[in-house]
Amino acid sequence: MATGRTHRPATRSRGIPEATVARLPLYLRALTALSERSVPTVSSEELAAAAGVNSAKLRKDFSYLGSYGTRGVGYDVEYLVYQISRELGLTQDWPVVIVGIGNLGAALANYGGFASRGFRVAALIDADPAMAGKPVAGIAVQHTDELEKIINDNGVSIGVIATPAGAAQQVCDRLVSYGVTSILNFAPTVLSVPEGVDVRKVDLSIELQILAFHEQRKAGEEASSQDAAQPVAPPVRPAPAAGTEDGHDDSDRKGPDGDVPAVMPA
Ligand SMILES: NC(=O)c1ccc[n+]([C@@H]2O[C@H](COP(=O)([O-])OP(=O)(O)OC[C@H]3O[C@@H](n4cnc5c(N)ncnc54)[C@H](O)[C@@H]3O)[C@@H](O)[C@H]2O)c1
Repeated sequence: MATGRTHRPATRSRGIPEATVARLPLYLRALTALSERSVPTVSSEELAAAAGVNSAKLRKDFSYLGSYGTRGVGYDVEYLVYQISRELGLTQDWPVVIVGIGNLGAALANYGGFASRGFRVAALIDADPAMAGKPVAGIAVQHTDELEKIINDNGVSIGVIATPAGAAQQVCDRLVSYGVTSILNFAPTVLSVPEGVDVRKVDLSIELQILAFHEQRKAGEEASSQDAAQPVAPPVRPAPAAGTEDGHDDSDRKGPDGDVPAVMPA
């Protein structure tokens, strides 16, 4: 059995570093998968690998929760699920509103993962009067005029913004003025909020751009290692073509598949 089951005062959670908080959902996801397979205990190494985290970091993170595991046995899976859920505030129900029920808002509303993690979709809100009353994921869309009442009636503290970027700040201001203190923003814009309001931003295109950067770097490294591996004769340049800046024809600037890349790896 895991040790460290002491119930620490709730106030200590404020002492948990933000980076640890950001890893807790990763541990929880890995632990939930183990729990679903009825695995009773897990070592820090196994759990770290499943969560994609370094095991020393995991042990340090868990020490903030007062969870130390037992030498030779590891951590009690069910208890850690409970402990992390409690730390993340997931042992209570969190009503959320989603504002902007277009392609993305509807997809989010249909995502079953919210409810299974304790996030109840209290309302779907859209500014388009034609959307009002239309069912999305079994919930009738409501007009933005209803926002204040919905937030008050349901005690909503988390709002999800899936409107076009141009409307996001105004939607954010309204949510905040009605008492929402946490915002998950999908719109590609930076929101300004007063102190005490937390904003998390999700932007898949930024993630893709970061992957593109790494892909580009990998392609560059591969090309230079190939160059280093096989000494080749200096490239034969075609005769200078008229009409190019340096008299150089760009037709030799092909990528691996013969495409002309926008930026050739150095
Ligand atoms: N973060 C991501 O990874 C990601 C991915 C896809 C889309 N997006 C962004 O999500 C947003 C929505 O994209 P989409 O494809 O669903 O667009 P969409 O045009 O299909 O839907 C937008 C919805 O917002 C509603 N709306 C507009 N102004 C509003 C307001 N003031 N209050 C309430 N509702 C309002 C519209 O009536 C519409 O139903 C865009 O900003 C888009 O750039 C982000």
